[in-house]
Amino acid sequence: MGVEHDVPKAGYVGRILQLVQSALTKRRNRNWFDGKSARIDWRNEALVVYAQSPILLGWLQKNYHDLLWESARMVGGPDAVVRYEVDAALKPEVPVLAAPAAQTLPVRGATRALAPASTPPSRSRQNKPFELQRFVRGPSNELAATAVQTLIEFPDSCPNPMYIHGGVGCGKTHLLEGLREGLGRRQPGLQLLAITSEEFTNLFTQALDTRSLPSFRQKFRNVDVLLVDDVDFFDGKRVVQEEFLHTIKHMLNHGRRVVVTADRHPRLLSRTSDELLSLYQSGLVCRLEAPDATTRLNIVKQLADRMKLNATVDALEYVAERFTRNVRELEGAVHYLTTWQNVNGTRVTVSAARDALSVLVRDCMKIVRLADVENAVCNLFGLPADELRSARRQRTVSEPRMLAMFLARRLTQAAYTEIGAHFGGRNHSTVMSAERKISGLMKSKASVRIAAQDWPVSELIAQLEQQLKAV
Ligand SMILES: Nc1ncnc2c1ncn2[C@@H]1O[C@H](COP(=O)(O)OP(=O)(O)OP(=O)(O)O)[C@@H](O)[C@H]1O
Repeated sequence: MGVEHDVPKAGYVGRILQLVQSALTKRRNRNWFDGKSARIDWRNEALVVYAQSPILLGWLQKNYHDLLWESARMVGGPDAVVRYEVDAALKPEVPVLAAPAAQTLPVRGATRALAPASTPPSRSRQNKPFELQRFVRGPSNELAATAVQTLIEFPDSCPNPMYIHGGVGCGKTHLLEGLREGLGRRQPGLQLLAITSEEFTNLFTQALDTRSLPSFRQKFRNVDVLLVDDVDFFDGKRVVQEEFLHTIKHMLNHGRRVVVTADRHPRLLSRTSDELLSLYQSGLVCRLEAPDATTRLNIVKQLADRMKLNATVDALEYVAERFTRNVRELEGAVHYLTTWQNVNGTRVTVSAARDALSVLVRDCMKIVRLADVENAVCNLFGLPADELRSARRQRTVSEPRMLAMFLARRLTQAAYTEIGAHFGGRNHSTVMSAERKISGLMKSKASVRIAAQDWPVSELIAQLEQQLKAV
């Protein structure tokens, strides 16, 4: 991308917006950056992106950073950077949906009535990407989706805290943002704070640096509902964990709500304090699985409808069959086909879909290496790699080593001898015996111990596989 030398500074925002939106027209939802959910500005040689919550900002950063950065550099020159800031004023106007009857949400030790039924949903709501209406339900996400909906409608019947976990792109942020939007709509006066764990950590560090812990604590502990995305980020960060633990305890003691998301079950956060783990587990823990075949097809149909993709049913079925790991992949495929349709001006048939998507299908085949398996296992068990490769035979080392060998057989192309050599110069029969042993443990529904807790071997394998196969 070349630099545009002729744009006066005052016109930077408009030009960047044009570039971003023209790309989004083809690839993603063009309603982003429309000044309602998110907006952009140009300040001090930087493109500043604003959104209504840190979670949304994190999502924008994850999904659009490259596009924003490229556009900023093209208009503002090669040194342009992108910054992300929260602007609470961006909170969209959300009308109140019909409530069955006045419900109550515990607030500050008392209860506060929910808003009664009034106006129907307006058109302004129809393009909110994370609203719960757009969340396609199926066996893979039913429990979590129902829990979130119930928390909006019948908060008294919901366990507190709520912990939603699942792999990459399975809908955690969607549910959390949908919850925030739904609660805000039902109770406009409710103090809601939605934040990522990284943002919490940054603010905490800043507060330590500037000796302003009391105001930091007041900010978090005075809200009615705290929504925190990606709490796995706290794993291994002892000091901020301690602070978060006290934040949650304080909130629960005062009858306030806490909902968090993470990429794994609390028991797999091996470097998180027992006290915080047991707090997470004291409420409702629910898992989002990768979507099953029927849910994938329903998501593809919904996406096609929304993006005005004119495709045959078997073309849509092809997409749902080929992209199986998470919803983000499905979105990518439908965006791709929509672009193909716009370029070619014809309906997408199954053979066109097969041809057009062949590159994407290839790119989605993630290659797992022995080092990836080693990292994932060491991370989970809190072991250094040289210990895993060592001659030690204690269970705390031998079980993770066997798991690593088993996963290496399942997910990599490596032969028994290569795997044995990688994990401490062992011979091929050791790897074969590890494979047999782990299969046996899975069949007998046995558990292994991680951070003083028992974990069923088959769930552990499923979790690690999901993590290793994620792009
Ligand atoms: N069940 C679903 N129905 C419709 N859209 C979905 C569903 N699940 C996920 N999505 C969409 O898939 C995309 C990825 O979802 P999301 O960002 O919520 O994933 P995530 O679990 O938070 O991933 P990560 O761990 O990478 O942050 C989003 O655009 C979201 O709207």
